Amino acid sequence: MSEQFDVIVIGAGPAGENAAGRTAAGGLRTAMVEKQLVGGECSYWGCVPSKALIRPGDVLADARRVPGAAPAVTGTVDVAAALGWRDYMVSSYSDAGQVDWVDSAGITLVRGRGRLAGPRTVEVVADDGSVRTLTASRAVVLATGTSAAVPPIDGLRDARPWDNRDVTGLKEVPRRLVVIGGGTIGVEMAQAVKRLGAESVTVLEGGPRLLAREEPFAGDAVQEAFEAEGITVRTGVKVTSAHRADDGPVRVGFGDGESVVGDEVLVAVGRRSATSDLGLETVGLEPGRPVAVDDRLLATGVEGNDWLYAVGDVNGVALLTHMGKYQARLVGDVILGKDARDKASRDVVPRVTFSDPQVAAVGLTEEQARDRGLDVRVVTTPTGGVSGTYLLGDGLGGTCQIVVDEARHVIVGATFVGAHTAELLHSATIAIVGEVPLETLWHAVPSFPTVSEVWLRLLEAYGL
Ligand SMILES: Cc1cc2nc3c(=O)[nH]c(=O)nc-3n(C[C@H](O)[C@H](O)[C@H](O)COP(=O)(O)OP(=O)(O)OC[C@H]3O[C@@H](n4cnc5c(N)ncnc54)[C@H](O)[C@@H]3O)c2cc1C
Ligand SMILES: NC(=O)c1ccc[n+]([C@@H]2O[C@H](COP(=O)([O-])OP(=O)(O)OC[C@H]3O[C@@H](n4cnc5c(N)ncnc54)[C@H](O)[C@@H]3O)[C@@H](O)[C@H]2O)c1
Repeated sequence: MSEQFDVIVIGAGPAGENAAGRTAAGGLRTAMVEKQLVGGECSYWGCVPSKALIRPGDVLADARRVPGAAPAVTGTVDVAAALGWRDYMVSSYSDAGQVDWVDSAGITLVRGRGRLAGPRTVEVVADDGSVRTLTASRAVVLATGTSAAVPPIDGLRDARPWDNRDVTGLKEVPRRLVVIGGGTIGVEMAQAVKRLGAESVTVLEGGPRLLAREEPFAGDAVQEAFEAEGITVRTGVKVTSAHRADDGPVRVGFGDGESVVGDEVLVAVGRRSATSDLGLETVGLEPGRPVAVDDRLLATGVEGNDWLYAVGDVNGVALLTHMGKYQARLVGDVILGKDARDKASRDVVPRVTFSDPQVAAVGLTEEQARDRGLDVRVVTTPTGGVSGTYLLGDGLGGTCQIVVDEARHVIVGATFVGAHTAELLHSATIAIVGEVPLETLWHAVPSFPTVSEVWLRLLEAYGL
């Protein structure tokens, strides 16, 4: 016997929860299938615990920059308390609170591993092996997210590497940590672990710089800050081997015969879509790959498709919680019959790396804009050049930049590197989405003394 719903969502991470919430609020009978914890990677092994672990070290670094406050910082992070706070922030890895919300939203939660079994049909295998078959009259939404990719490095799997779950869930700070990959996870967690008290942290990045997807000055600024606080950064290196002798440390080989020893090795080289066991082949899609979507989040490549959607990390478009939630709200609207289109996930993605200095960026980098054939002009200003920044403490650096489309006189990309720049980002996102002409932006007056005065400097540098 199959159970009938209007909408079935597979995966209850931030994307799945928001899709299900939207369709249920619109009056559709909605089922949400989850094999592990309602809340997904973000709540328990991603955004939330990583930011909780970053915060104590950040606060101390902030205080050390302020004359008068600095002498009060006489100790180090209390690791046990920091980990306790992390545990609190992840609700001790219990999803009871989120399940209360699911119930209150009128969503039917189906526990187990979901799999497509042909068009509009989902089979769910529970932990006890029992199987339920669900059918959807309107839509199936895939929201199964990703897991950490492990590169084919000789000996790495046998060396028991850490992934994002291990590092965000750490119970003890490793004395020496080696990080493979200098992207967002590698950068954030390298600094967090160092500031929690690790003696040595080494980041091995294959590309030419840290945070390769951002403006070059962003990765360079982070590398400079890392080296100043004793984090070793090696860029442009090929990691060739990893070897752990029994329960001892791991030796990671790289480059031309060099190696570094760590008590743990964190692998942070990107993500793999969770589609290898999702029954994609039953609807003509290839398993193990991201589910490609159009601007209505409909899966492409399925014949006559008007029922299968994919939102969040699983579609590989913009691997960020807020973008998954945005796509989820859109998909809810599309399923409810509205003419909703995704206008942001490819060109106007806001992103923050919560390192110190922070790297906050939205839209296109200069290189991306030029690759698209846009006639752009780029202006920069030092983040430390405004009163709002230098009142935050001594020696704060960083660079802010806007990329201006000269044909339309609007901003298509912005990057803010420095202390506390994350909260500046939404102003740039609004300017880009709203296509606000620079001459109009000139009348958006930033308060004194705030870091937002970098806007004034940027527009002055442009010539206004
Ligand atoms: C360390 C780390 C830090 C991060 N920090 C940030 C940050 O600060 N800001 C930010 O925006 N993003 C951050 N991210 C990215 C963010 O976590 C993801 O973009 C987000 O979790 C994606 O949401 P999702 O719902 O698409 O997938 P997920 O959160 O991965 O959820 C997918 C859910 O589907 C379930 N599932 C999978 N397969 C099945 C199946 N077959 N049947 C049933 N259930 C299934 C999983 O158990 C999971 O609960 C971070 C990621 C990591 C790893
Ligand atoms: N603050 C945030 O919003 C936040 C924080 C963490 C993660 N995330 C999301 O999670 C995603 C995954 O993060 P990630 O750091 O795993 O991936 P990433 O794509 O950000 O970075 C991976 C890095 O690993 C490097 N790399 C790849 N193979 C390598 C190898 N064999 N040896 C050495 N370096 C190698 C790449 O050049 C790249 O710089 C991010 O893309 C981001 O969307 C977001």
